[in-house]
This record gives sequence, structure tokens and C-alpha cells, in this order.
Amino acid sequence: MNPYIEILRPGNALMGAISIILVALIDKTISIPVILAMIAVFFETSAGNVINDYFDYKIDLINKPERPIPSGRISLKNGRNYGYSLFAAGTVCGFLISYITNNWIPFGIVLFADIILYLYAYTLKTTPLIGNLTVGFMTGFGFVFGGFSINNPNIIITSLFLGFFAFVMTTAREIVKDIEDIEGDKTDGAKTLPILIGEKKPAILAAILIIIDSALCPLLYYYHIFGILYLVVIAFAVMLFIYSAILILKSQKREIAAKVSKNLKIGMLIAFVAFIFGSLI
Ligand SMILES: CC(C)=CCC/C(C)=C/CC/C(C)=C/CC/C(C)=C/COC[C@H](O)COP(=O)(O)O
Ligand SMILES: CC(C)=CCC/C(C)=C/CC/C(C)=C/CC/C(C)=C/COP(=O)(O)OP(=O)(O)O
Ligand SMILES: [Mg+2]
Repeated sequence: MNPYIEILRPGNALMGAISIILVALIDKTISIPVILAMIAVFFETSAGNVINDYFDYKIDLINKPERPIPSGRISLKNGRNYGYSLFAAGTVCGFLISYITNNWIPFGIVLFADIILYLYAYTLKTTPLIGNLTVGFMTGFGFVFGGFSINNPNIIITSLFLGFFAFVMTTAREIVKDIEDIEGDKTDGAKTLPILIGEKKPAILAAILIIIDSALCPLLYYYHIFGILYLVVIAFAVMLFIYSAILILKSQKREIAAKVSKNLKIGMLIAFVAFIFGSLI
């Protein structure tokens, strides 16, 4: 794959863009602001990933040497400038949404995302739990950004609901990823939770977050945000989430953490499908 595409982590960027569609599906609208919001989140998620790899150069030489920057396929300078360009493109999209809708909250949200995603990569990532909460919050905030871009009060409230679930599950996955990356993070002096208090307690915290999200997700049906098909499909995601929670409680070995991280990502994708089916029936 072209390194300038690979470094975007296009799968994640697409997931971020799809989170906007999921909100728009509930409102059953597709508009220029919605399309611009999808593009904005794609660019902001991509920018966050690129600037993250720029600052993670030393860690990734150990943890992920095959990535574009540590492998030398993209120079540090080009990686930095590429990240800045993506932030600029996302910001322009945010400005256009606000200009079209005459509502300056979306533009404000994108400017906030520019700052937070840069700060995460530059420093927040190495602070215990704050880094995990930052990524979780920004992931959930993508849904809220979609709600404000549609600018319908009912949808804004629903987007907050969806954002909460994304926030909790992504935070849990970030903690699991820190357990997986503990060796590389140690070389960079990162103060992640597993480095500070060992792997067991972070594993318990991640499992609690996963179980909370899984226990509360039927509320999206109970409050009529999604129809009955949502319940049928989300059941498969919940089974995978619960299985992941049990796995990480039983063992915090790197390969188990990697497997749990992958399972949680798959569960998130199944949750996306549940949201889509739940919006239709
Ligand atoms: C129980 C329930 C309803 C859960 C909902 C979970 C849900 C829908 C989560 C949404 C996640 C989302 C919108 C992700 C978008 C982009 C993304 C993957 C953001 C976080 O990525 C950061 C991560 O560290 C990237 O690492 P990797 O995936 O290993 O490249
Ligand atoms: C609210 C708006 C306008 C956009 C939201 C944009 C979204 C969805 C952001 C989600 C959070 C995100 C993509 C963060 C990027 C930084 C990142 C890749 C975090 C994980 O990096 P590390 O902790 O270094 O782990 P790895 O690099 O090993 O994956
Ligand atoms: Mg990184």
C-alpha cells in the first residue's frame, strides 16, 4: 500500500467518517453539511493518526517498525507536514459546515479536535489514563460533531448517547493497547497505566468499562433510538465484548492483549452494523 495512504490508517478514518453516517441515518437526512462532516472526520482522524506516528517515531521503531515513518518510507519532516495538511483540510471542512448552516459550533469542534489530537500525540499520550480518555473522548466526540453538523436538537441528544458508548468502549480498548505496547512505551519513558501500576489493575478497569458498555447498550432500543434489529445484531457484539473482557482478566500477556484489542475493534464494527440495521427497522 502507498505509505501516504497506509499512514492515515484508512480503516480507522473510514470508521470515523461512518460514525457521521450513523447519526445521519437516525435523522434520515443526507445533506451537504453531513457530507462535509464525514470528510472533516476522515481528515481529522487521519491527521491524528499521522501526527501520532510522527511523535511516536522512537516507540514505533520497537513496537511497530513496519510503519511508514520508522521504516523510512516517509521521512519525519514529510510526515509532520502531511499531518499539518490533513488538519488544515479538516478545519476548512469544519468552517464550510458552519458557514452553510450559520452555526459556528461545528467549526469550533474541529478547531478543538485539531488542538486535542495534536496535544495527544505530543504529550497527553504519555500521561497515565489521560491519554486513553483523550482518544476515547475524541472518538465519541465524532458522533457529537455529526449531531451538531445536522443541527437538529433531537439528533444532538442522540449523538451524545452514541458518543458515550463509543467513548467508553474506545477508552477500554486504549487501556488494552497500552498493556500490549508496554515494552515499547517503557523505552520512551511513557507513563502509561500498565507501566505505573502493572498490567492487572488496568486489565480490570478495561473489563469493567467493557461490561458497563455492554450492559447499558440495550438502552438504545429501550429509548426507541433503534428498532428491534439493533438488539439482534448488537447481541453478537456484546458476546464478543464480554469474551474479550474475560480474556484480558485471565491474562495480560502481550499476545492476549493484541487479540483482545482486535476483538474489540471487530465488536465495534458489529456495533456499527447494529446501528445501521437499528436505524432501518
Ligand atoms: C456497546 C456499544 C454500543 C459500543 C459502541 C462502540 C462503538 C460504536 C465505537 C465506535 C468507534 C469509532 C467511531 C472508531 C472510529 C475511529 C477509531 C478507530 C478511533 C480510535 O482509534 C484509536 C486507536 O488507538 C487506533 O489504533 P488501531 O485501531 O490499533 O490502529
Ligand atoms: C470531533 C472531530 C471533528 C473528529 C474526531 C476524530 C476522531 C474520530 C478521533 C478519534 C481518536 C483518534 C483517531 C486518535 C488518533 C491518535 C491515535 C492513533 C491514537 C492511538 O495511538 P497510540 O496510542 O500511539 O497507539 P498506536 O499508535 O500503537 O495505535
Ligand atoms: Mg502511536
